[in-house]
Amino acid sequence: MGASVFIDGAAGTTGLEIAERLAGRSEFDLVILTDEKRKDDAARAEALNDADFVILCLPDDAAKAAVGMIRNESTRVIDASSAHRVADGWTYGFPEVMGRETVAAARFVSNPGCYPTGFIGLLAPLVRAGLLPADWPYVCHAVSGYSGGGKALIARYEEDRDIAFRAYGLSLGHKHVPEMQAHVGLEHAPLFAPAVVPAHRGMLAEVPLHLSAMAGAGTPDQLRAALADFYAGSPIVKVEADQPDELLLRASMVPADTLTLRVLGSKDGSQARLVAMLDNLGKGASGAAVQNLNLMAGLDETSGLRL
Ligand SMILES: NC(=O)C1=CN([C@@H]2O[C@H](COP(=O)(O)OP(=O)(O)OC[C@H]3O[C@@H](n4cnc5c(N)ncnc54)[C@H](OP(=O)(O)O)[C@@H]3O)[C@@H](O)[C@H]2O)C=CC1
Ligand SMILES: CC(=O)N[C@@H](CCC(=O)OP(=O)(O)O)C(=O)O
Repeated sequence: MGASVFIDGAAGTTGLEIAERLAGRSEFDLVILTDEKRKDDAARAEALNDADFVILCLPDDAAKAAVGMIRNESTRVIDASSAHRVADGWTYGFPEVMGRETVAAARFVSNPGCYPTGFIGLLAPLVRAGLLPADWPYVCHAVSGYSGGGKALIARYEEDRDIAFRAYGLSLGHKHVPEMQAHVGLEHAPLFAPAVVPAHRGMLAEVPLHLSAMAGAGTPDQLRAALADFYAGSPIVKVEADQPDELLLRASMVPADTLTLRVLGSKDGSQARLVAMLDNLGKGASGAAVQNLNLMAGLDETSGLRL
């Protein structure tokens, strides 16, 4: 018998994709409540306390309540919501950046947000290496497929096919900003400008840089080499050396659990655009949850992933 894994919120967008990735795997016994029981707190509390692993795919408030229902010292938790990403006692579930051993040993793991996966994946190694300053006021532009907003945004986009581009987060208080700042170790909160395009899945997050105005910053080639070195050997995070003049998100994108990073530099090296591409439901959510589960269960981190 494998370790039991209860997905709380298995009928939602992230939960469904996690269940797909775990289906047929003999290392785990998947526990999913029926439609009648999935919001029944007594049934949920029993499942939460019986499981070896729980994956929370719920809105923030429900995720916090679910953690409060765990009355034992043994159930290990992966929370896909943004409720615990900068909370004490929680490990940030970005194994490549926080350390695979750290995630593997943790009891409470908070999955990164989809946009922060791109932003932190690009910036954390470079700030740590001293090639980018921690005290710079960084900006991040990003676009996401509409599945990033869960069932409600999917329904909105499927009903209104006329939305060509949706800029949002315009009041500058997006919930991802605290984790972006904390896990890169930045002095200032980054200015985050997200948008949604009419594609089901896919994400591009970009950090434009005036390198020549940043004291001590590396050249584009140094930044790219440092990222390639940091992620060398990762089966999930790829650093590309090409310099394309355009990058496309395809509406027909198939699910993928990879994260692809690029440093695109101007000819004179004075400017760069750091660009991350991923599947918001892959390395941005469900793929990351399964990667973390694999590590916590002592398995190969890529088992069941779409690479
Ligand atoms: N979509 C994405 O790309 C990403 C999502 N996340 C995070 O993952 C979490 C889930 O998001 P997502 O799957 O997109 O959202 P969805 O809205 O698609 O799914 C959420 C699910 O939780 C269920 N639910 C809500 N409240 C309760 C409750 N009290 N008890 C039991 N079930 C409940 C909902 O039920 P019902 O079906 O009845 O509405 C729904 O099935 C969120 O915190 C989100 O922020 C993180 C990274 C990326
Ligand atoms: C397109 C869209 O709406 N995206 C979501 C973020 C998706 C994600 O990363 O989920 P968390 O809620 O777990 O952080 C948003 O901007 O709120």
